[in-house]
This record gives sequence, structure tokens and C-alpha cells, in this order.
Amino acid sequence: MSMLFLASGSPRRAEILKNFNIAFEIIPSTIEEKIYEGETPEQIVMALALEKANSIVSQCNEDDLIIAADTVVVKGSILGKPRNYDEAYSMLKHLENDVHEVITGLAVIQVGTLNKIVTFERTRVKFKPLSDVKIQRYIDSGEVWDKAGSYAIQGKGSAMIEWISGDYFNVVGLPINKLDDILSNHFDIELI
Ligand SMILES: Cc1cn([C@H]2C[C@H](O)[C@@H](COP(=O)(O)OP(=O)(O)OP(=O)(O)O)O2)c(=O)[nH]c1=O
Repeated sequence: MSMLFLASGSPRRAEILKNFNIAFEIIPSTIEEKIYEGETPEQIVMALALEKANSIVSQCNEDDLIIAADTVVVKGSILGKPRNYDEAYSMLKHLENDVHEVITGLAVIQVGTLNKIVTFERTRVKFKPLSDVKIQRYIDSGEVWDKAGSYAIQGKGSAMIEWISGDYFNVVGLPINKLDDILSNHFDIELI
């Protein structure tokens, strides 16, 4: 019997997929997220998503499908996860009172055939103005650490957001609307 695998250690990605009546297992990928020089954010997130998916192929069976994703925040440069307080502070300072993009690369591969679909989704997000004190308090809340761009739209970060344009779930890390199309059109799997 074929199985669906999510190659991710992100609890958010698993939560999004759990909304649906579809069985899946989690195998976190252990790839080193290296920097791809000279490539666009879209190329980078697609390459990383594919690399994450490929990294668990040896643990699956021929009929299985693997899903993986990679999310970055983009405003001029690419903002990944903050490594320390100063990085979190400068990311949030850079994002406040302006519009940025959240781009998620999505890869779905079929183990036996190595048939693969790799794509990306983009969501625009507008932050409201944030005082320095507010930024400090937000970092102190502890929410920033494992999040691209140092915020979580699904958490306290929601209070900093004026509007978004595009798929909300793409910001949280899994563009579910696009994943639904891929599973349905290419692999005969219906989420709904
Ligand atoms: C912008 C934003 C990002 N994020 C998260 C989603 C991703 O988990 C994380 C970006 O890091 P990723 O490297 O995409 O994913 P990950 O390392 O957490 O998990 P894995 O590679 O094992 O799948 O940022 C939020 O949860 N909320 C947000 O609003």
C-alpha cells in the first residue's frame, strides 16, 4: 500500500496537513540548509524543498509519495531563521511598516518513478509600524526562534500584521491550496 510522507520537522506543516482526512507519516529531513549563491529566492526554496524530499527517499517504499517544503521571507534580501537576538531585532526592524513576500518552495516526489513536481507559492504581507519596545517584547516572547523572518503569523505575530495577499497557509509553511492541486492533478489523491 502506498503511503504519504511529510519530510519535515516543522510542527506547523504537520498541523496543516492533519486538517485533512488523509493518512501521512512524518520523517524529518536532516539536510544542511546551504546557501545557494546567485540564485533567486524562488530557485533556492524549490531546490531546498526538493533536497528535503530526496533526503528521505531511502526510508520509503516504491509506491510512496514524499512532500517537503521550504519557507523564506524576502524583502530585498532573503531572511531565514534568526540565529540570535540581534538578527531577530534587525529582521523585524527591517520588516515593520512595510510590505514583504513570503515564498515557500514545495516538492512532491513519487519514490518508485522519481516523478516529481516542484513549485513555489508567494504571499505578500504588510506589517504595521512597530516601536522598538514592541519589537523587543515580541522577541522576548520566544516566538521568533524557529521562524523564517523572525515572526509567526499564526501566533502573537498576528497582531503585527495589517493585511496579507495570497495563501495564509503559505506563510505558515505549507501552501495547501497548491499542494491540493498537485496531489489531485498528478497523483489522484483528494484532500477533500
Ligand atoms: C513567516 C513564518 C514562518 N514560519 C515557519 C515555517 C517554517 O517552519 C519556518 C521556516 O523554516 P523552514 O526551513 O522552511 O522549515 P523548518 O526547518 O521549520 O522545517 P523542515 O525543514 O523540517 O520542514 O518558519 C511560521 O511558522 N510562521 C510564519 O509566519
